[in-house]
Parts: sequence; structure tokens; C-alpha cells
Amino acid sequence: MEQPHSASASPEYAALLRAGDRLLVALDFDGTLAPIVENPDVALIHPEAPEVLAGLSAQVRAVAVVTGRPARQVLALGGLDDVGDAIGESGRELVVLGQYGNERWSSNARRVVSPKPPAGLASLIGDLPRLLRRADAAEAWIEEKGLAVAVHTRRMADPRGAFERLLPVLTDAAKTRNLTLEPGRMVIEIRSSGMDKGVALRRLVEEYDAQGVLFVGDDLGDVPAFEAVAALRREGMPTLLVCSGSDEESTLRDLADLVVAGPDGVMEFLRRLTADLARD
Ligand SMILES: O=P(O)(O)OC[C@H]1O[C@H](O[C@H]2O[C@H](CO)[C@@H](O)[C@H](O)[C@H]2O)[C@H](O)[C@@H](O)[C@@H]1O
Repeated sequence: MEQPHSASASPEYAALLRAGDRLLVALDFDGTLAPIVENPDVALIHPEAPEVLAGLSAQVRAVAVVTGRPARQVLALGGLDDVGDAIGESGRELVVLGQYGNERWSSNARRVVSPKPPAGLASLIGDLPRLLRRADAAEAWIEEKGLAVAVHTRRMADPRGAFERLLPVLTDAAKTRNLTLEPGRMVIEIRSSGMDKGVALRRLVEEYDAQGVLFVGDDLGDVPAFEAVAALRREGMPTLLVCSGSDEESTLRDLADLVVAGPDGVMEFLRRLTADLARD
């Protein structure tokens, strides 16, 4: 499938519609709900997203944002507190799982639950200036996320080259501290082991007793969620996997049922889904 128009003809899409108000919709943030920009601090949610998410939530069991970002940060960038208010009006819940599922916020509870930072993270952060110099990438931007640290190369002169030089250096540094390395779009993150978007999504499915799942993502950190949804499909659950396509990352294109044109395409697809669910 290439476009939302043909998606509506697929058996996977038809099965999703039949799941109706038992459907869990889970969405990545950066590159999916928010267009990619050079400065991560100003990566605002797509202007149509609040209205689209509120409309969709009235037709399904729950809407979740599952992100590598800290939950508080994505709440601010997405205006998700207000979106949660709108979703609450239809008796539904908005859930935000931050830091790859380690943090949780919901529009019913309205507080972020977060574990302690993993052992080894502080020592790695202290060592980063030396590691960046070793990779000839001293200008990389370091984003401290509390439970993780991200090294960004997007604003460097040669983002891809710096990324490639940093990858082996940071892989070793993470491994010696029993931490997980998460490569992404011009970013390398180091975080705790044992949690990923796939584990997080499985838990949500159980919690909401969902009988169908839609997941939309764009980057390598979304692969575990794609794999979890594929496993649910093999178990017989109606599912749909949508890739928010870019020229930068192609891995999910091969795993997806449908590829749409970035966050604009995601909005178009979710509007169509909402209309089709309301009609069924
Ligand atoms: O799981 P996600 O919601 O996709 O978050 C993954 C990481 O996204 C952010 O970085 C990415 O978006 C930035 C803003 O558009 C962009 O400048 C950067 O190159 C991208 O990698 C964020 O900064 C990370 O903390 C997230 O974990």
C-alpha cells in the first residue's frame, strides 16, 4: 500500500474498522506527530494534530503517544494536556509513554510516573566530552533526558559522517555500562536496558483489553513496536502498521502496511480513519 486511498481497500484496514471502539491507536511523536526540525527544543506538534487526535479518540478505546522524549517535554511540545481535556470530554483517555515506555502520564491521572535513572548513565555523561572528541565530533549536541542521554548530529557540518564516527565509540561506552544504545534520525541515544516501545505497547494492549492496534512511527526506535504489532497480528488480532515516510530513514517502509508522506500524510490518514470508523 502506498497511499491512504488504497489503504481503505486492504483487508487489514477493514479488520481495523471492525475493531471500532476496542481499537488502541498508538503514535510516535517526532517525525510522526511532529515534523522533524533542526532544533529538538522547538519540535512542535503538527498544527492539525490536536483536533485530529480529539476526533479520533471518540471512535476508539484509547489513544497513546509512545515516544523517546521525556513525557513532560512531549506534553509541552504537543500541548497534550489540552488534548487530554478534549479527549476526556468523550469519556476516553490519552496516554503518554515517555522515554521508550519508562515514563507514563495519562489524562485521567495527570502526573508523570518515572523510575530512577539507570546506573552507569551519570558516568557515561561525564565521559561524553572525551568520547565526542575521540570520534572527531566535539560539536555534537548533547541532550540530557534524565533517564537517558541523546547525542545529536543534525546541526553539524557533516551530520551523517559524524553519526557514523560516533556509533562505534558510543556503542562501546554503552556496552561497558550495561546500557542500551538507540540509534535514530541523526541522533544516538543511550538509555536503560529492558524497556522499549514494543514492551510498552504490549502492556497497553493488555491494560485496555484492546482488540485491535494501529501503530504509526518513522524511526528505528519504533521497530520494536512494529515487531510487537506483527506478533499480535500472528496471534489473530486486527492490526495496521503505518510508516510516516521520510528520505532519511527507510527501515520501517519494508515493515509497514502503509507508507504516508510524513506528519502531513499521518494527519490525512488519521482523518480518513476517523471518518470511516464513524461511518461503520
Ligand atoms: O520516539 P520519538 O518521539 O520519535 O523521539 C525520538 C527522538 O526524537 C527527537 O529527535 C528527533 O527529532 C528532532 C526534532 O525534530 C530532530 O532534530 C532530531 O534530529 C531527531 O532525531 C528527540 O530530540 C529525542 O530526544 C527523541 O528521543
